[in-house]
Amino acid sequence: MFEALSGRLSGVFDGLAKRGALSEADVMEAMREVRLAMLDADVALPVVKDFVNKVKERAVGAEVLESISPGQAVAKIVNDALIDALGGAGAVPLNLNAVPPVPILMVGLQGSGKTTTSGKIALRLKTRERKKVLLASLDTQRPAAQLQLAQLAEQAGVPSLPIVAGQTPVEIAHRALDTARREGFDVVILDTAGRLSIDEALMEEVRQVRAVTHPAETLLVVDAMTGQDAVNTAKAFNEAVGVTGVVMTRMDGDARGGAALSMKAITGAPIKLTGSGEKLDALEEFHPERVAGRILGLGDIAGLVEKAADTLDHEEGERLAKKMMAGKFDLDDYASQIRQINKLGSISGIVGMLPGMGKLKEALGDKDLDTSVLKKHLAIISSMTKGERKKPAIIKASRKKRIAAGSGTTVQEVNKLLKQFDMMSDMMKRFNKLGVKGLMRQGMSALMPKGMGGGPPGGGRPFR
Ligand SMILES: Nc1nc2c(ncn2[C@@H]2O[C@H](COP(=O)(O)OP(=O)(O)OP(=O)(O)O)[C@@H](O)[C@H]2O)c(=O)[nH]1
Repeated sequence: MFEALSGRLSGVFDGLAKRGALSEADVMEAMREVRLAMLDADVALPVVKDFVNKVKERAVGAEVLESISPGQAVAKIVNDALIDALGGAGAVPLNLNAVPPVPILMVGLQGSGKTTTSGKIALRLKTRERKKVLLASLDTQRPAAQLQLAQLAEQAGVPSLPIVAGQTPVEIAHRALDTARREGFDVVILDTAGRLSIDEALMEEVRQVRAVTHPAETLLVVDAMTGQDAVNTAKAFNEAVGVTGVVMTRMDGDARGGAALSMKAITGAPIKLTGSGEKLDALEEFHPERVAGRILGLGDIAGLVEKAADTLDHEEGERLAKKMMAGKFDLDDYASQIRQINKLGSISGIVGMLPGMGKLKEALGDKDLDTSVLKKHLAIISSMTKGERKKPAIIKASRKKRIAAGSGTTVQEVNKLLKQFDMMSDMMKRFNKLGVKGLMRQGMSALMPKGMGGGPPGGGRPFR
């Protein structure tokens, strides 16, 4: 999701970061591009207008334009505005604050994923919150829907209300609550009937069920792939019956993301959960700040820092950082760094969390930098002599063959490692010359040898 928007916004901020100084006209031009990118991503026009105006207002002041790295400062303003548009910082949890059994009413159009989502929520509450959940289908329009929910309940390992033919939705709702009270359930999920489009009969049915069940949550399920239709549906539902939260399904199939970005502003209802697949565990909490980070190619720095704090050896990290700063980093240090990285788990996972890391990988000519490559690097380094590890330049062709044989790799792989290490050393030398301030001004691209392309958006530094 958001791939296209993310690609275009990263491009805009790359451009800003490379400039160093920024004028008001530069910001205006960038905002024109942001506006087009958002419209192409199918974000509702009033939302785009409001978004761009807010960013412009905050970004053209002297405080931003004359700051040490205006590109980053503007990117931060955009990041904050994206978080706002997506609903504000932090996930909005399901409200289960009521006397049990707590009713959750599921509403939405036919085929939006309502029944599947009911099963997903039941499984989540059961496994994560140890709640005793009862699933009940109120869909009397389509008898097969009641069977479908019963099957999903079985998959989730959660009981479902026995099907009794001929009852109205209100009667089923009463029976569900009575059963839940009698049998000590914590939560009852009531899955209502869908319709092909919004009609008064559907809304009336939902109102009646609501009146007799007083749900703690009325969750509207919408299909992200329907774009602005999902937003219009949500607006209509909210006005007619009142919605406490939105579950957006099929996020896995929607590359544009316009519905998610328009939902809060247009309907006032927060997105609480998202579905990203047909399986019952494909349900996630919606964290606006994480989604904004992904849209801007900033990765999930907060998540990475949390993980690193738990796993890394800080003294070793500091020792390596000092050697790097002093330009004395050698292959032994590189090996130690690989061991630290390995502790963090999968490399692709880490790379996904790092801002602009994709570009650095490209610049290093290693698109498939992964754990197996790093393991090979470790094997190659340990086949070298101490002298070679301190000063790789002394390694001759005949030694490369022996090192390759000793590490079970090829001469090409040894050469590639040496070339990458050279490049890293070169980047460190540039960094030492530039200093932190210089780097902030010029961005990551200043570290790369000529012709190696630009750095990540916002100069590659997390700005939160
Ligand atoms: N890819 C993907 N498919 C989903 C997701 N959520 C639901 N589906 C699929 O969408 C189809 C329709 O889902 P249902 O749960 O039956 O939809 P519904 O809203 O209950 O439909 P009615 O009962 O007819 O009102 C099913 O094939 C689901 O497996 C999702 O997040 N991603």
